Amino acid sequence: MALQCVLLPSISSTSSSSSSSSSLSFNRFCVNQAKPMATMTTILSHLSKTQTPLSLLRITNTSTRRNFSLYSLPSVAQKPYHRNSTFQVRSVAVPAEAVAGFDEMVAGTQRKYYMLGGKGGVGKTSCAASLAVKFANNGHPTIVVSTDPAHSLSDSFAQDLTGGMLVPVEGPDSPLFALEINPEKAREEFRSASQNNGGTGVKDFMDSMGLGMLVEQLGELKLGELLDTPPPGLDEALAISKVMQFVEAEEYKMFTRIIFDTAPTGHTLRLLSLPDFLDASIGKIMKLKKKLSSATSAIKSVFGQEEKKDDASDKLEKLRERMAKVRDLFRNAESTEFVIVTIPTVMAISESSRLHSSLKKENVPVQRLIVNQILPPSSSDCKFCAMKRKDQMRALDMIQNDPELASLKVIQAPLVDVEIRGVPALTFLGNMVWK
Ligand SMILES: Nc1ncnc2c1ncn2[C@@H]1O[C@H](COP(=O)(O)OP(=O)(O)OP(=O)(O)O)[C@@H](O)[C@H]1O
Repeated sequence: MALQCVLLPSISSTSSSSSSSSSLSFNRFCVNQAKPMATMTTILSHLSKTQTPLSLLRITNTSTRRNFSLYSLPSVAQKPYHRNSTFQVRSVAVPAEAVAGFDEMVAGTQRKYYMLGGKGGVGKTSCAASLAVKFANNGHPTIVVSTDPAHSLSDSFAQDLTGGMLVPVEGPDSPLFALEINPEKAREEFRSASQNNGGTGVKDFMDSMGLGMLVEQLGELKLGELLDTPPPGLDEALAISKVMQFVEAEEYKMFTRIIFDTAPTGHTLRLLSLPDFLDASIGKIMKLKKKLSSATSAIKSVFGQEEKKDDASDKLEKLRERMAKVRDLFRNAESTEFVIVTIPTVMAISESSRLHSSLKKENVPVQRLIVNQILPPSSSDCKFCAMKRKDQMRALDMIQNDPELASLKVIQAPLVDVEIRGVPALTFLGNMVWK
């Protein structure tokens, strides 16, 4: 009978009222290769007795070679392994070095904003919602907002969040509120208010004075047009600025973590270039309007007409200010971080690389890259999964060699075998991802 012996770690903890310490020792284990299942059971029972986290081990089992090997040296600060916890068993999928630096994210009571973004469908919402739950479970009153027009935050929390109001989420230790904001509705509200005030008021007036030609010649008074066909990115920027407005109000001061589940990559990039676009176009319009209104007020005073307040201009000016605020928020490294979410495929990683390059150009602070839906090593039992995992590992290697991504903290998030829906599932995911 073939026997192969390995050393397995065990952690023993001692604690007193003032301190606690853990020590690491190794036990010699002989594996009966003819009875791998019995051996696994023995090892599991050893680990549960010695409180050693399963994530310390990679246990591979291929048809040609059965091999139980040490995965990495443990961190002695790990929490004890609980025998009946299925979460612990699944955490085998997460390599021990996949550390997000959550300690740093959770530290401090000053308000921080996290924006999670990436390609459609990679798991932005699940990661954003799990981060929100984790912050709330670690003492931060938290708000999580989706500005993605294709919302899935309601599905993620298994709660209706579509009412345009903050909804309390049941379960976490500290207050957690969630909201899906409808970007198109935000634009509609803005547009109808502007239209009621006559986006082309100056032109109408000039027409009535027989001076419409002048306006047409100037040809750049595209105020109404700007509101009718908004530039790409405006919807989401309006939604974010709306959220900013209310979270800055006194009654929301208590919330120390604000998380945005943003729209897919393209929208985010357009949103970032929007404030400059608006600065340029609104700036031009405002200049023209000023010139025109001084000309028209002279005419008005001659004809004794009362001057109408041009609310459309005010609206545009306010819009410009709000967009500048969103731009500043995105660029403030003290308070904000953009977390890129991706999956281990060549296409998604290439897109993440481009996204990071664009974010860098816009001076948006990025430190972390989540690679979501990584197949666990145990999936090598199935041929299809083994091929898929190999592919995923190749894609992960790409990150190390990508000039845009190599500098980021890479967080590996496993593909889990349950649907991530509701607070318990999000807590489970959050405990694996945000470490
Ligand atoms: N690590 C994971 N393991 C298993 N399922 C996952 C994981 N991450 C996400 N999912 C599932 O994948 C689906 C898409 O996830 P999610 O809605 O979070 O993605 P998204 O990037 O926000 O999508 P969209 O761009 O459409 O808003 C959901 O059904 C979610 O439960």
